[in-house]
Amino acid sequence: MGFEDKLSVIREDALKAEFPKFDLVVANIPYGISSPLVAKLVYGVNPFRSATLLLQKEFARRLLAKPGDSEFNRLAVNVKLVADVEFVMNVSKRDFLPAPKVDSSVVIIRPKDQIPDVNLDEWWAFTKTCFGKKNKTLGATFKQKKKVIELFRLSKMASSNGEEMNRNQYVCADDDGDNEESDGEECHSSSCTDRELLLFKEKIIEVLKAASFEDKRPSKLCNEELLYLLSMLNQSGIYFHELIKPSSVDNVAFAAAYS
Ligand SMILES: C[S@@+](CC[C@H](N)C(=O)[O-])C[C@H]1O[C@@H](n2cnc3c(N)ncnc32)[C@H](O)[C@@H]1O
Repeated sequence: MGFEDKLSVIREDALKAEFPKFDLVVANIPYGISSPLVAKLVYGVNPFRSATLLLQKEFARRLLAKPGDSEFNRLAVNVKLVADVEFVMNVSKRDFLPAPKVDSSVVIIRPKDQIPDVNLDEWWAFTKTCFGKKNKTLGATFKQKKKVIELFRLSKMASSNGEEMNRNQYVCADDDGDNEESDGEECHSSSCTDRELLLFKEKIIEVLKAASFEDKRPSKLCNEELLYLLSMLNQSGIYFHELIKPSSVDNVAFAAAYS
């Protein structure tokens, strides 16, 4: 009694609701929205202190995973960029009545005081490329014909400050070999030649080699190494996102990508 003015209940979808200012989160969340909800919290506008969450055990292990662990993935990398995650305890399914099918863990997520000075759109697009096949070497990932063409287009757009270009200008040739040059690439566009693509691919490989990343696998790299590689690529004019805007933590694109 007497606490009515101190409590307001918001009955909305947690992924869609605009959160009011908050300091602490303590929640037994629906496990099905763990990824987008964690992303919404850590990349949201609220500078909160901590979030104590009950999560499905496997999801908690992925959040807590370190480079080299089999569970290490893009989610862990992106969350670690902006927050620290601490394991608190496991909770057995037998501790619930009725017992659910899965075990759980409690973790505490604390936003970092300082986050690296990196463009977040660029970072998310970069980690998406690297962790698309997290156990492939970076050399193999970045030499893929479609990836080279995609990065060539994005880099051109980024360096011309987001100047609109027709996405269909760069078309990857069929793999029938008939129309391919020695590099196996063809670009059906008046503004993109095979030679340009070849030079661009060589530039990517040069950066990977110079920084000794060609034979490395993303699943074994820490955030500092990934940030270093991204800055080296960017310095060479290789970009992963078409519009290079100033960094901003007020960004729901990441949450959307995980929903
Ligand atoms: C794991 S239960 C926890 C219930 C209660 N907080 C507890 O600890 O016993 C998760 C609750 O979140 C609700 N829920 C599911 N999806 C949601 C969403 N998108 N936004 C907000 N709540 C949601 C479910 O209806 C369910 O009541």
